Amino acid sequence: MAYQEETQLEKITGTLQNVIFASSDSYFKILSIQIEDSTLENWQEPEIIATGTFADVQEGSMYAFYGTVVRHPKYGQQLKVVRYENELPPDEAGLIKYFVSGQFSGIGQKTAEKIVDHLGLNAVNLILDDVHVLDGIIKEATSKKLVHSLQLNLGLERLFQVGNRFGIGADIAGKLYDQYGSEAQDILTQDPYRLVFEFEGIAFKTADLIGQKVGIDREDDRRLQAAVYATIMTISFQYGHTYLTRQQLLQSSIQLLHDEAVRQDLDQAITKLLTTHVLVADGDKLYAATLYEAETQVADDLKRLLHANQPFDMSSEDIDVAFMTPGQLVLDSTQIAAVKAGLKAQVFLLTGGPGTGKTTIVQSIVATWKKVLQAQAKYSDNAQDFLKMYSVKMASPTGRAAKRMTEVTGYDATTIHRLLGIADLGEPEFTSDNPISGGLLIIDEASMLDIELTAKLLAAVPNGMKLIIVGDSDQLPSVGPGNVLADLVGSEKIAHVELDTIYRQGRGSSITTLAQHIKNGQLPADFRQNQRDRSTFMVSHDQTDLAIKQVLQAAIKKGYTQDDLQILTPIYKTTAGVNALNAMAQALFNPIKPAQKSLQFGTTVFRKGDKILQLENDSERDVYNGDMGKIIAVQYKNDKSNDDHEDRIVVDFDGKELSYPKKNLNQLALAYATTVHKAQGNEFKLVIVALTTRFGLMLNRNLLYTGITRAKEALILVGEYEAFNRAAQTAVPFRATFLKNRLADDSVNLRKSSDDKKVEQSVSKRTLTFEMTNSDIIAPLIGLNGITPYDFMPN
Ligand SMILES: Nc1ncnc2c1ncn2[C@@H]1O[C@H](COP(=O)(O)OP(=O)(O)OP(=O)(O)O)[C@@H](O)[C@H]1O
Repeated sequence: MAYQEETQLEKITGTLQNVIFASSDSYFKILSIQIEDSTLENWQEPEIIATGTFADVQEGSMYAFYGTVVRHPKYGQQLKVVRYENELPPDEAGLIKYFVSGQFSGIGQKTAEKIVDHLGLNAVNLILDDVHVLDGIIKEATSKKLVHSLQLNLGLERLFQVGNRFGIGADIAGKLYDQYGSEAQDILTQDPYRLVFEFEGIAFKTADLIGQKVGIDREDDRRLQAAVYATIMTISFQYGHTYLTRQQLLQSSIQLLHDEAVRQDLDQAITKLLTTHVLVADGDKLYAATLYEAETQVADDLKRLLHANQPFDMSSEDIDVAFMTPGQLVLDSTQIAAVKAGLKAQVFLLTGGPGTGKTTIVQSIVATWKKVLQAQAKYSDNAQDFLKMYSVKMASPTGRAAKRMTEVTGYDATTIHRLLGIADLGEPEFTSDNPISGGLLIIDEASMLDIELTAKLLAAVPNGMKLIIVGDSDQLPSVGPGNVLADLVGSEKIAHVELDTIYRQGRGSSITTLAQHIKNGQLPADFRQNQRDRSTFMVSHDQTDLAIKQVLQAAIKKGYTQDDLQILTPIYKTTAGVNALNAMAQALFNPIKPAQKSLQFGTTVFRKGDKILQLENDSERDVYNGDMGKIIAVQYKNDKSNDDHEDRIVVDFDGKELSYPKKNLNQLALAYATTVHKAQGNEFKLVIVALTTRFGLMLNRNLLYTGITRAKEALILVGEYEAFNRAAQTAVPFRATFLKNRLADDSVNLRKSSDDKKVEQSVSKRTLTFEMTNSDIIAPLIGLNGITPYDFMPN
């Protein structure tokens, strides 16, 4: 299947004299070329300027450039390059010279001669096709380096050329090359639909355009299967469903192709995907295999943990004796029941709104657990080992939530990614075969758990390890597919206590009352009346940004910092969206100073002092989607202090300094304003929530509830009353998931764990004596005093 050759392109062969400009966030370059030979007719000059997308081209090397001559208004005529090739030397002497030119480290005259002797004039292509042609000719380490450099110089070049023809940008071509190496070009031109299944970054529409260009049939099975797969993945991730019915999948796939005529063929494509286990059918439910595995695995693992032998059979009496209460608090009967149930059950769910005492109960459970352990340890041969074996682990889906957990409880908490040792895109280090260790695992912010992360988490929990899942089921469900927390609660198979009495007093208490109303689907009658810790500014959509500006100006005057304050809004676009509000808040919190360094990415300009949001998980550097930091330096590539030699910014994430070269700035955004989704797991002293009816389908109860409960001390609501009211009355969209039913099904698929021996080793039950004091429990940190929204309202 050949793709169309471009016709009528000029060809210029010449030596690259000099790279005049190289973009740091793309492969765009401007080159000056000394012409050796060309198809140009009226060109008298010895040189020409060439612009386009180039890999790591070498000054002094020969290339053939194909393109069209265009007139630049300022610089005159230049070649706009469509593709280019590294012009390899035509004889052996030239080829040897090429190898020793300094582009390939470790290759001297002798090695170069050996290579050319053995492989001849076609050496470069042979090496690129199969690294092993160099086996026995040169040292393995040298050959590795050589292949790497050749691939960088030539392989990527070839892919750029091909990608160019299909509208594939250099970044995606680079990623394709990283994933498929020298095969990338063949895959792109012969089987582009394969990329829909395997490669992140090429959507079905792009693959389909390539498919059409290379002449793949409309009814081709590969095309139809890719369409079905793209449909189920897109819908699952957009709406949070874990499955679709066959009819829904078929209908949506037809819509994607805009082609009713292929209905029959699409139906067959579904059947084939089922046969090859890309899709899985469970009754009339069709799943992407990964989601099916995740959902069934979560159910199986929960049943396994529920049925596993308990290391301690703590009696009610033991618990009563050991019971620890944080500080001087008197727990209510539901709270006491929660502590007891949490200690008795193998898996326990603790839910409740803000200020109902979830953290208090976790503290009480952990302290009591530790007290029991300490007493038991005395009877063990090795008390240290014993305590370690039953240690407490705490984790949360986001870095900020983990940090807050540590601050509030005094115990070390981490992200779930870190707990499981998940490196980017990689498999977890801790799995069913290599489970995590410890006696008690507490997971906070469980509303954010999607089905895939939950599956990975539960797989790594060994039999006998106690699991406590804490969350607020009225918050937004996870970004990824699944409705885990709600399904666990709904299954009624797991011990569960819902805390419903609000204890938070003073600042933030009217916010928790408001949250309670919203949870019940109503705004309170006093919604528009300003409270000590809450105010409303009801304005039209078009006035929303100005109203927020006034609030910000007053807040800054009152001494609020950008860390204290967070603007939340549902979407990115419109004048009341994240992008516009960020630009406005940046100008207020961090106004531009004369001659200040800055780096621009897209429409965002980053400056020292800016509040920053991390948009991707980067486990290697321990920074996660949703983490917030501050830019502490903007450095240009020639700055002395910049050892990256690329323009970069340095961000401080709570004491951890990370560098971002310009090409990685897509991982960051300004964070003065964020979506409510991105703020999940975070809390701020003062939160401004903007809602207007323009946000249409985004308006729902869980979104509003999640937004306002991010506020610890004060809340300002800006926008249209109708939007707030509609949000309060609108239930969160339905998610099609089957976890609840799987849990309700009593058939058990138990996995034996090597950790069962832990149970055998557990000490026998005896009456305990305790030596821990209440000072082992760290009181929750209470927020700062002396601030109300009135303080910064315009007079
Ligand atoms: N039984 C109680 N009597 C008095 N105060 C209580 C009681 N239970 C909890 N509190 C207090 O109420 C406040 C909120 O409790 P806690 O932080 O445990 O709630 P939470 O559910 O974790 O809240 P959030 O989800 O907002 O963090 C704390 O100051 C806590 O000390």
